[in-house]
Amino acid sequence: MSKSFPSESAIFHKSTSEASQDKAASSPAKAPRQARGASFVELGALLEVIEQPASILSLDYEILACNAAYAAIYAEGEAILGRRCYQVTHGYQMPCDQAGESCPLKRCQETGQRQRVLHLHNTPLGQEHVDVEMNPVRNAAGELVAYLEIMHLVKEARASAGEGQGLVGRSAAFNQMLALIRRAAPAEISVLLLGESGTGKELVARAIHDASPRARGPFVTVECSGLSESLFESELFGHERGAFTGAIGRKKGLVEAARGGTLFLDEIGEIPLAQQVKLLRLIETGTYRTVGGIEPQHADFRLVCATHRHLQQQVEQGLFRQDLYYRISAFPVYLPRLAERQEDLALLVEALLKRIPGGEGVRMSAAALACLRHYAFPGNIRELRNLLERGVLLSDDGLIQPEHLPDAVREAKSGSSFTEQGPALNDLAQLPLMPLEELESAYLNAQLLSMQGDKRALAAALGISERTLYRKLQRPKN
Ligand SMILES: Nc1ncnc2c1ncn2[C@@H]1O[C@H](COP(=O)(O)OP(=O)(O)OP(=O)(O)O)[C@@H](O)[C@H]1O
Repeated sequence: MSKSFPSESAIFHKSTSEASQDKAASSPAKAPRQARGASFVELGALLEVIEQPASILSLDYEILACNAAYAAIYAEGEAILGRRCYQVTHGYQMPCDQAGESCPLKRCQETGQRQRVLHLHNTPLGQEHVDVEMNPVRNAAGELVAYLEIMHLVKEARASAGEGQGLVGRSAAFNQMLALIRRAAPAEISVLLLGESGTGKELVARAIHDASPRARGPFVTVECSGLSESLFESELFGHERGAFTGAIGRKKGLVEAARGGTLFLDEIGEIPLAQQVKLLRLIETGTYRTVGGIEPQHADFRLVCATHRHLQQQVEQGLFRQDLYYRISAFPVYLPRLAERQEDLALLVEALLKRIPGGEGVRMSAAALACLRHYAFPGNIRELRNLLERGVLLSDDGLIQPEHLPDAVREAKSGSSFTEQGPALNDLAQLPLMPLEELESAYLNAQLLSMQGDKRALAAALGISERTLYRKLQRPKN
């Protein structure tokens, strides 16, 4: 299929019903053109004032008009007016809610309010995250007549293994987290990232910074677990010359370094109680004093904190100040463990291999991937990355095999039973007896829905080729 940019006539063609409307309105004497009587073709031109891809949808999901940015992403050289939005953006044959996804149009219809939903859309770059904004459009009588849909392309994360170093993921658990990040990033609110080691807290903190109005400012990480009591103040607030023995010059603190940007306090749960009060004062007053300094200094940063600890429990045990906890946890975001993101495993492997020196062009065999699926990954994505680095060095022919994986990972597979990881055998026994081909086809279609129709990812997860998957899916139903 051609990926060339569609011609204007292809984008802005008229549907038959509109053509007759246009005919009636074509004589200015008979039907003066007013905004209310404007054809959807003119609406298409009006949509050009919106920078993002935008379209007007009928109450019945039909694309009535769109701007060039929308066509550039979704048309792929074909006319799209008159088609249904779910066909164009997802390749579905049914509305998103019937395909197991939340449908912003449906929600907009039910609530009468603007809706925003994170979806995975087919784009020229493959499947990508899109923040869909659906606005109700009403006539003079207040009746809902259409929808204005605006697509905010998500830059904070990728749903396919492309270039770059950012967040990658597409599983439900990841998408939930991403939706929260998108909500929090543009505001100044303090975000608290809660997640085990290696779940990507630093990467998420950076994504929040990059999507915030402070993106042009600095992003400063403070590794709180590495700060001794004596270092805490001078590192954070800086010191004046002669403030203590060895302070031979003035030193800028990390708070000053973060001016106009984001201050990321990693492992905030490790800060001793005595230092917590100093941090609290900084956050509450927005001012601080350098060590040995007299004048209060104004701080200007957006705060993002992270911890792998259960901070509320630490508060109950008297190890963490309650007032500080409330200050930093205005917007908590939970980062899922890798084990909760099984669907992302194949995608992460592909993306991380591209980021590892020497990993470009290396692949993982289906058998090795099956081993990973049985492993719990206590070290989460960092452990996966380390394991891939090792695999790249051990494999000679560009294919990582089970023997290139650490023993613990290989043993997880041989030691586990189907009931541990998959559905319980008892549950399977509840299924009605049916021909094996039908069972296979029902299973594949259900998995395909849960993976938002991504056949490539499903084939990789099943360890079969895409062609084989197509064949199995296309098996005639009788
Ligand atoms: N969603 C993701 N997509 C791609 N890479 C990721 C993702 N999440 C984490 N990583 C990678 O995993 C590694 C660990 O991530 P990171 O350092 O952000 O985790 P962390 O939670 O801050 O760990 P710790 O608590 O131990 O400091 C990094 O190499 C990072 O690039």
